[in-house]
Amino acid sequence: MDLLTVRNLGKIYAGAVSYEALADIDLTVAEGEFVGVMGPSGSGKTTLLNMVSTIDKPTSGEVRIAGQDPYRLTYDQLALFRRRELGFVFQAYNLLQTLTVKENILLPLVLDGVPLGEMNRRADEIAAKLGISAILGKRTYEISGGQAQRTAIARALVHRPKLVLADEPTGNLDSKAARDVMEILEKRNEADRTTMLLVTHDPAAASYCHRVVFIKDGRLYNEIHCGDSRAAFYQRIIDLLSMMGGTEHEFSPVRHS
Ligand SMILES: Nc1ncnc2c1ncn2[C@@H]1O[C@H](COP(=O)(O)OP(=O)(O)OP(=O)(O)O)[C@@H](O)[C@H]1O
Repeated sequence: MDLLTVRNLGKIYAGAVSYEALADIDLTVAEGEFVGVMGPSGSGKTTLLNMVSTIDKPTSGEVRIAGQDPYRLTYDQLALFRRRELGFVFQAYNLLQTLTVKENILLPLVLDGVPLGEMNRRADEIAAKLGISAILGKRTYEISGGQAQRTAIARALVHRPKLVLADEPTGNLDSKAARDVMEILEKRNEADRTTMLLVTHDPAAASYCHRVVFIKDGRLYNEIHCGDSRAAFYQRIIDLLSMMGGTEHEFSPVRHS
């Protein structure tokens, strides 16, 4: 079953000079699929993610998630839809500094009125899966970047969303922490069949995906599927990126040794 369908999507940013950031984007993501989005800087990756996550409105076209068009929902329905069906992981973590790690993880459940016992059970369970049980009582300024990203992932997954949207989730991390984060996402995708859409510059991170779509100048350029070998997939990703003509720096701010 398809979990996400994007049809004919376009985005024009209005301004003194209007700018067409996306045009004619068609994309279908099956339930349980792990899809990467890559492309040169400024090609429209974050714009696409923002349209899917309902952070910003498309100028044209349609988005459907789990059979629903989020742009046809009322303000209140949309808030509920985002809270229940979507999980967000961003490079900047967006954790609340005044709260502990556990309180940050619990936020989506608090907002949804889940009973206290159930909240604690779910927070403990997801923290154990992500290896952050020992830091649940810490404030977020007392933890490392990798721990902060795990906390953000725990918060994105604790309410068991149908679709997780991640924008450069490894962007601020060293290669070991980046690998850990990708392994965590891969494991959650495999174990819970959570559908994931991941924007990344990093070929090593993208190689964890089942499929990578490439965007250039706001349009879909190509897509490749992971075969049996992740190492071979990684090489094909690099080859495609260099075919697209970006510099190494543009595509790969994170180096993996
Ligand atoms: N709010 C905005 N108003 C006007 N133009 C914008 C706005 N947001 C993005 N753009 C432009 O739209 C294009 C696509 O931006 P977007 O952030 O989606 O690219 P990206 O592929 O995610 O880039 P990067 O890899 O550098 O993060 C860029 O040329 C950008 O300058």
